[in-house]
Amino acid sequence: MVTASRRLVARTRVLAPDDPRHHRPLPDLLPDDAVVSWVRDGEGLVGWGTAARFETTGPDRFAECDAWWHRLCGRMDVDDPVGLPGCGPLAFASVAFTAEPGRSVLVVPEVVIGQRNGVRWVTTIGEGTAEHREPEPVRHPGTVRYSDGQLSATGYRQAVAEAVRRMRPDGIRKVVLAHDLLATTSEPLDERFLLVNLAARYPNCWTFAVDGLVGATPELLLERIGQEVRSRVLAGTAWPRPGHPAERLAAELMSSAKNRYEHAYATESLAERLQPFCSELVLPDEPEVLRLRNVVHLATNVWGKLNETSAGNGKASLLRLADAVHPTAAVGGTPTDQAVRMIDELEGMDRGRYTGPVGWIDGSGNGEFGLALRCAQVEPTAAPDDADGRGGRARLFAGCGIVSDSDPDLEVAEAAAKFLPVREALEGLR
Ligand SMILES: C=C(O[C@@H]1C=C(C(=O)O)C=C[C@H]1O)C(=O)O
Repeated sequence: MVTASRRLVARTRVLAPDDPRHHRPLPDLLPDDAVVSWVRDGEGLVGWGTAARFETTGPDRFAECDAWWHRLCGRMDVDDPVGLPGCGPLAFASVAFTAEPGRSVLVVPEVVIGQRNGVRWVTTIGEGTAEHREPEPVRHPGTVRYSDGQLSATGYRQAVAEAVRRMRPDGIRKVVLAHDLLATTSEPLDERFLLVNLAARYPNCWTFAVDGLVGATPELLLERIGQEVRSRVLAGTAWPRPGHPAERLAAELMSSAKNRYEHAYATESLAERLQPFCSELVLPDEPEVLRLRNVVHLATNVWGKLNETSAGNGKASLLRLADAVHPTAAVGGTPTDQAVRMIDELEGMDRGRYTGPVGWIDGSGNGEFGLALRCAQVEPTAAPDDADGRGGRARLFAGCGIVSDSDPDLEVAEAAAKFLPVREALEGLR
């Protein structure tokens, strides 16, 4: 699906310190109109309105998104005296986990407000008439009820047990299995309610929203700024539970052989696939521990410099790089193809854009893609069983890396800990 055949103008301006939009938190600036977000530690990008959008499915989804974005940028007039990454032409992207099923979406907002290194700017794409919309107050979704999704917790336990049975040292060594949870709300579900609550409780995660997929991910698949690329690979998780108090989790995780090799698969898969594009690629010898409110993870921060062949804009665009590395063993498994087939067979559900790359790209080749984790697909007014027909619906996702010594009961509990960020945001915790 392609829209916007007319020529577009992208205009960026710095917001002056006396502009009322200068100091307010980015998510607070959003009106309720096709919201998009990518915010971490108060900086990033939010946007609204739709200047153009593109949707596709299938094995060539990354390449098709890339080609559409290049064509659109070629038709844009750009007025950008600011010149920071994320200024000028901008698209938010959310790519499906697998070729089929699942839509991949690029959204070019009408208005973007961004902040980087303390500089705040506004970009309008197209007419710019939506720039000064006063945000309507964020609506409370009322009461929340939960029910099984396409794969219940019991079904998930069975899927994990079956995956463990099928693990072989010379075959599948890791597979990431997930399940879903449905939430229905008594009032319409305002995506901004989730964004504001998630950003408050998970400030060091990337709080994202693209076409109704809303979450706060701690995992960065790939960032490209100029010739440099970065990634934050996560795999290996612990969470507070009886006998495992929060203060001991980090040490436990670092000394857990199971979590260390589960992590190594993920790091190796990213590094192997990124290496051909890089003249330098630096990985620390040991992972570190990333502490979040609900869980702790083993984390490896990767840095690389693109080689001459890949560096030019368009040669190895961020979408092309993401195509090359996705799915890493953080969300797929090892070996990749067998693991993806096992996911399809044992989960038996449609992941949609959960565990796919999500983030933004600009017109100069810069961008950031996280992995869409700790998230939900939101339908603001879809609750089928709400008597007044007013309520909303969210489909939450959570999953875990399964290896030969995984315990199905513990994986169910780990997934429950990973549902918490969106559950608590839905329930209004900040
Ligand atoms: C699949 C998810 O998370 C992934 C799986 C992890 C694990 O199994 O330890 C850790 C972080 C993510 O890479 C999820 O949050 O749904």
